Amino acid sequence: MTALAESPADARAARLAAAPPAVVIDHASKTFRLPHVQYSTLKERLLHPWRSTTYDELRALNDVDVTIRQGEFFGIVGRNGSGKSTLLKCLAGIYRPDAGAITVHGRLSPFIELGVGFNPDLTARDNVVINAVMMGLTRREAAASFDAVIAFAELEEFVDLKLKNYSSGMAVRLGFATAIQVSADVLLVDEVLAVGDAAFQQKCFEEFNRLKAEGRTVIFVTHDMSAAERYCDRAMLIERGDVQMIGEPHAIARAYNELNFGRLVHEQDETGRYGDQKVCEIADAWFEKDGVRTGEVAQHERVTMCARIRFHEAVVDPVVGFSLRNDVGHTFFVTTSEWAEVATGSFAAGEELTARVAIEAVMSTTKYELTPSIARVGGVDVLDVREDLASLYVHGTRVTGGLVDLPHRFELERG
Ligand SMILES: Nc1ncnc2c1ncn2[C@@H]1O[C@H](COP(=O)(O)OP(=O)(O)OP(=O)(O)O)[C@@H](O)[C@H]1O
Repeated sequence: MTALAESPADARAARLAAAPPAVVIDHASKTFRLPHVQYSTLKERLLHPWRSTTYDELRALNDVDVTIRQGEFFGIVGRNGSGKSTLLKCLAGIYRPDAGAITVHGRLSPFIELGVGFNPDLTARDNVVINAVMMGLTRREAAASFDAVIAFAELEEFVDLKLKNYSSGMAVRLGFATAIQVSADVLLVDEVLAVGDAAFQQKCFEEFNRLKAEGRTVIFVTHDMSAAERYCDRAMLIERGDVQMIGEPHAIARAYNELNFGRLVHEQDETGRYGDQKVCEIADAWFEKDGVRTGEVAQHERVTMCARIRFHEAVVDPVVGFSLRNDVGHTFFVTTSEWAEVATGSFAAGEELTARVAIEAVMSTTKYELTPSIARVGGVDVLDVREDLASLYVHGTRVTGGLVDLPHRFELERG
């Protein structure tokens, strides 16, 4: 009997499942109290000592319960205000949960938000050294790692500039570079990809690969679903402080996109269907990535539009078409087998045909709908059209405001 070979991903999953816990979040909740009356000065408070302050309670985290294993790359995703940063701050010990408990095993290095741990009135040099010492490095170790931090952040020219004069992108680079140089067991990373240019993002990706290879535990907050899918072993989706789902990153990315954009691959919607489907019908349409059905793709990845057609009568060389439209209803790409000069062939009743068109996802980051169609040669006798039968969410880290992100080259010539 031959043993079934285990894939590297399965082997990693099995290793992680057996690893000891790195972080245990045990039914943690956090509520903020928001006062109705705000005293802006002490005088005001003294003048109105009898005025009682009432509070609204905001449940930022509600009974979060998860164990993250040593060596796990764990993603936290959720919409704005869902509680991600509050959870990271609880993990870092900046906030104390008001119910439940959080246990972190080993040394923790937080890269949480601009300014945490940094003093704006000190130079980058002083901030990096002080931060490293606070993280447990000796002064000598801190000084020794300083050059590496500055080189990673590419801020060699700005080491003696006070932090308050840094741009937000520069400060993020410095913060991230400082956080990763401490050989921490658990690294907390909040939205490093949202700020910073493409070159810095690439560097972060390389760093994530290194951290993964070294078996570090990383807890990673992001809005970038392609990064979550690429790096995370598991992810958690939170919405208004509640954990909606913990699981495999593709499923989490899909659930996140559904939260943002509504159902991605929706139920068959009979409105927007044309043709009488007597000769043939479009049975299904979907998107594929690497031969697997998908509802999302990263910008510039290859994705394939697919449709399956079922024939009820004989027909010769029917024309298959696909059109893609964006979230505001602009059709921006249409193709047919006729334009592509592809003869589809002869079909008898009972046969099926699957048509595929591969494209590069150069579109801007939003949701797209696919309308497949089938017609007789010449395209006038429409046999079946099903509008918006499949959906695709294109995600990326760059929002340009353009409809497409065409590959291009910048050239400058002075004078
Ligand atoms: N210090 C605070 N005092 C009062 N309310 C707060 C405080 N910090 C966060 N909140 C509230 O708690 C909720 C969760 O905020 P949090 O910053 O954790 O969300 P987030 O998921 O990180 O959002 P984003 O994606 O916008 O960064 C929000 O409604 C926010 O207004």
